[in-house]
Amino acid sequence: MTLAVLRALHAILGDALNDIERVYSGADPTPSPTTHKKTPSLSRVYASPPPSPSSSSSPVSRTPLDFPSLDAPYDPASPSEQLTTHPAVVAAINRIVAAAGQMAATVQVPFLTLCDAGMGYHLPSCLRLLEAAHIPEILRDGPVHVREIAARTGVEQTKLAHILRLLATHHLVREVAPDVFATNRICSLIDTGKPLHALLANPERKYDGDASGVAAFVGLCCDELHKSSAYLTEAVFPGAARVFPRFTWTDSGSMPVFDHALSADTGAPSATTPRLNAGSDPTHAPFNYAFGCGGVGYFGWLEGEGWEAGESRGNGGANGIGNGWTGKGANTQAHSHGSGAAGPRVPASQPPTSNSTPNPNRFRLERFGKAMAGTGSWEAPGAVLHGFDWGALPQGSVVVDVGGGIGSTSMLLASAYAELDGEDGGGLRFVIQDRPVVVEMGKKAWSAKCPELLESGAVQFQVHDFFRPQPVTDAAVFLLRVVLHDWPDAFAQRILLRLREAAAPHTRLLLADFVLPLACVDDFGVGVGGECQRVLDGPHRTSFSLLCVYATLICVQMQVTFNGQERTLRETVALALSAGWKVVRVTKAPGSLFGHIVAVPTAIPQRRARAGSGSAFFDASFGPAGRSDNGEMERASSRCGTPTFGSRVDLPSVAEARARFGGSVGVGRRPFASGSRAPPPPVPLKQAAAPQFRSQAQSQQPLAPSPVPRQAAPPSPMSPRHPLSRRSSYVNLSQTTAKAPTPPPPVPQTLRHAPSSPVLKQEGHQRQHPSPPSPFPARVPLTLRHAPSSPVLKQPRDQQHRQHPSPPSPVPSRIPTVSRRASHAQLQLPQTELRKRSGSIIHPAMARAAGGSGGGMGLGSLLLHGRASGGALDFGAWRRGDADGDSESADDDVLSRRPSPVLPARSVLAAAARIERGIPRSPSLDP
Ligand SMILES: C[S@@+](CC[C@H](N)C(=O)[O-])C[C@H]1O[C@@H](n2cnc3c(N)ncnc32)[C@H](O)[C@@H]1O
Repeated sequence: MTLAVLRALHAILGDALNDIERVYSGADPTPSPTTHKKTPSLSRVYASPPPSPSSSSSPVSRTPLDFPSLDAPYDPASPSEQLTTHPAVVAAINRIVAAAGQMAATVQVPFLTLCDAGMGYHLPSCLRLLEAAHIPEILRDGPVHVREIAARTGVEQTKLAHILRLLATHHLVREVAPDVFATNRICSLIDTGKPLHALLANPERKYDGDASGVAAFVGLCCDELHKSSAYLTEAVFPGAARVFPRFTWTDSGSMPVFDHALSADTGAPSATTPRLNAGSDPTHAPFNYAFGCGGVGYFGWLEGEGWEAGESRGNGGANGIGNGWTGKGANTQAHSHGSGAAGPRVPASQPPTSNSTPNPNRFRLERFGKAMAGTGSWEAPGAVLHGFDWGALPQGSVVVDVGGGIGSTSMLLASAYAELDGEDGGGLRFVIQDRPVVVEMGKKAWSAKCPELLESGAVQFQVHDFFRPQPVTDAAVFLLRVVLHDWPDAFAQRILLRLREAAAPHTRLLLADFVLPLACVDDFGVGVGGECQRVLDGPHRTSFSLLCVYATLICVQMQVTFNGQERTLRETVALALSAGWKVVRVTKAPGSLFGHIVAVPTAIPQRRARAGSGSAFFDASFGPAGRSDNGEMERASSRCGTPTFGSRVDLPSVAEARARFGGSVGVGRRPFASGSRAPPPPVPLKQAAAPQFRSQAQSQQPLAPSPVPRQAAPPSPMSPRHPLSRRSSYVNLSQTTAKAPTPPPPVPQTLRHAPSSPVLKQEGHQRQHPSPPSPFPARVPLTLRHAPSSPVLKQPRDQQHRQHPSPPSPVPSRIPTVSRRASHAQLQLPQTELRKRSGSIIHPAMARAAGGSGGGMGLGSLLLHGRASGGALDFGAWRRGDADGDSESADDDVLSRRPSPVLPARSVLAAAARIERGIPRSPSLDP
């Protein structure tokens, strides 16, 4: 059996290589039998086909290209490198890495696999040195003896040779002769392209410029993120306290203190345990253990919070490089050395006291922003356009980009839908909300790139803390892009509650985030197979595609950095429901785990209503006594304008935004002053100081004409002027129910005040304006839809959509390889494939265990019936299986934070699973 599996894996490798060779030879890239069901057609998934030999009119005459060499530097412009993004090649690479990984794990001596995993920490350590010492730049022009590398870097020669050798054994550099090292395809990706002398003269400016994103990303991952990860167990496993000296926290909540007595005895929490449950507090994450800075969020820390002015002791504790951490170096060092000495208890950390105090973490701060620059590629180009039926929104509808950063996503949307010409007149309007620093940055960026959108009032920025009552009360859409993953459930729920409180009946919530797959196939048939390529199915294992591995890495990264997390769809469904939102639709681009999740208002769970506060659940999660502390909350929620994971840090120009949508959107936008239609009414913003949408009357001067030609291209399918634009670009798997939106149950008035909430106390939330009648059309699509090329959706029905050309691909990311790393491939043959490949007969019992008849399950099958779920919904305690988890009938315990051994209501899981699998939702999911 195992040998049969190995043979099958071997065959997969061969098939995948054949696929790659076909593409590179210029032959028609007909997918192999093992992939043809999983490889979406080129025209549907490939935004901008690379210069494929097969696109030639005479493919046979073309000289075959070779696959990029591991030994040569990375050249993004070479046709050979560009062809690696060909969908057939991507699919083949996925299969090769997954199959090779499982093969290695199968045959390798288990202890050695454990050595690989358990000592793998040396890899980021050595990689960090490589990057920090500018060795990719030193190796740029050819092989260099370690003696010379040592001379240029100051690292002791023998040590350096051994470090580089370790990297060479992992193909990250090459040792081409004894002690002579050279760059390669992987190492060269880290090269910033800057002259070495410039880096040596100004190392703090290393990440300036466009070509340094990968270097910044590597530096970030191998430095503070790597160190934080090492403290995962201390942070999440209470049992660790029984055997290891443990941290506890001072009353001030500012720092961990080594608490020896606790560890030897019961490990029970002492009076000094934090008021927030550690797992729910973004400022008591593994990162805080690693750097000895409890009570300071990662981003606050990056911005210098907690450093004592003028202090520069260079002791840094666990981080080993920090300098001047207020009183914490000793503590952290004590901890990291395991000495058992309790450190001094110091007051809560504060931001740097004066402007003259330089931020000791400034380099890291800037590095973080640069490293995030490439994360826009998490999303397929134009994905947000497909994530919601924007074209169905009436003119003048308001889209609120909550925690919108500098408004990059809004820019994409506004380029398509703001101020559109045509008989409808008017377009969508956008309010981009964020923290003050970010809003300032955003305004500057928009003023430089598209001032007319700001001046016309089509787009406005607003300072708003999303933990406070939402001022826009008639939004058509609340958009949250990569915001919730920054936060533990209690915080995320609070954000959603604020939006729910402000929601009108027609308001829709759009969450743009990773949809984390399970690592198994559960009894609802949902698992990695939903989105990840499963090479082989089996009773116990499924393959993890590289995307899955990447998503799980990011998820744990969110945990270790600030107790955040990515969420499975079911977790998101439950989280949303607990805040009065019901998920009705999910779309994902092919090959992507990044999803757009649409939810509609529903009743807020009763327990919260009885508590009279939108934050009852939130309050309850603050420690055993249910205490909440405003200052603590404030500290925890600090983001200070730092780009956080997944945020876009650059603003595309209108032209770029249009290009991302295939150059077919944004036509016809015109300034109000030049039009005859009525100005848009002001948005009912509660915040008095917030700028209102400008009306024509308010405009003192005619606005500059839009740089976008009014009579540009003919209406495209993407354009709202196009006849098809008002229909969804998604395939509707269910029968579209043309029904008027049912007004959700009203939010109890008590919810708009929060007597028990420290934050709400300061700002009672009452609607200043009655909600206008819902402008939302009766045909609001509330049905489950999937992008036509979604792998979940094998047979799209919307033929019209497929006729339109795909948008061009975005500028290639410099961080493409991140998503390609996978070391945990898990493959198992399906019974049919096993038979085919080995000729063996599978015992019927085994076939039953696989959940099928033993003969009917083909490769790529998404369903494995009858298996126990390994994916319990870990959100509160859904103890009663009401219709679909509807909050009205949900048990009171729904809001409990107690871990529950009871499985969540199957119907809730089933509903989420249905959505995930692209099966029409049940009527019970209707709002
Ligand atoms: C991961 S970024 C996402 C930004 C943007 N949505 C995007 O997709 O690029 C998270 C954003 O949340 C903002 N943020 C953090 N805390 C906030 C708060 N309490 N209120 C409003 N915005 C906040 C940050 O400033 C940051 O811009």
